[in-house]
Amino acid sequence: MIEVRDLQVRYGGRLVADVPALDVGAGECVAIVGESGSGKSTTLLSLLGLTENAEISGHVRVCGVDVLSASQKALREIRGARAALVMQSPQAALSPATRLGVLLRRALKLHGRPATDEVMARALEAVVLDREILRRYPHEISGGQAQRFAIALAIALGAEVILADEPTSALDVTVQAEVVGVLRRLRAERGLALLLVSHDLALVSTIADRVLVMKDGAVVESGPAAEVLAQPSHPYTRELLEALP
Ligand SMILES: Nc1ncnc2c1ncn2[C@@H]1O[C@H](COP(=O)(O)OP(=O)(O)OP(=O)(O)O)[C@@H](O)[C@H]1O
Repeated sequence: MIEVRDLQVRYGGRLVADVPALDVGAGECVAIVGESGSGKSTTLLSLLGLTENAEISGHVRVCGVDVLSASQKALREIRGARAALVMQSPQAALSPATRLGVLLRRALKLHGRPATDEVMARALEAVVLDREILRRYPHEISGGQAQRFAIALAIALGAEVILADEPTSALDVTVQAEVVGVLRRLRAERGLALLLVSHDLALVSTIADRVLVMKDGAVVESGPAAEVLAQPSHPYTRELLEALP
């Protein structure tokens, strides 16, 4: 679903992300961890061609599309529909004066998907949200509900890949667990590929199969999550683990 080789992203000549290899298959979850400014978000955004003003080189394939050479039209076709981005505070991206039901229907139409009650009901069911939420405005829902709604939107649009940037860091611990539970179930039941950016190693240990540790734009360590987190080989990973509460 995601295949990255020798990806380098520069802003104004400065190398901010250097990722030799990153693969996420159907039903897998890979997490990119590292402190603030290490290049995690830049890596994620570059996979959908969303890094403005950046100089990018390497090979990136997402859902079979060669992202770095694709036309804007081809990118628009995978973005949102086949590969969905879930951000830290999705409420900010939702139009404040539009009820969620209208928003969901519009998104489905925009992507040429059937905007039926059944499609919407199934997507909400998958993220354990009551249908009643469709009557609400974005400011009338909680952070956890907004996050689950963003995931429901991705599912209704038929997403095969979810790219999530700190999807639970704005949420309290119990709500975090709910959102993580939803993501885990979607992986298992629908074979969704999940690329997660997080500074939260406790979260990563509960969901990721593999981990990439980034520092100052470079991947300093990568491997199966259980191994990297149990026996980190790089001092920086050990530091991150020691910083856990
Ligand atoms: N549009 C941009 N123009 C110039 N520099 C940028 C731009 N976006 C990011 N950077 C720089 O790239 C580097 C990596 O930033 P990035 O946001 O990818 O890090 P991060 O690990 O995701 O951090 P955080 O966890 O704080 O989001 C930083 O030094 C940042 O200042």
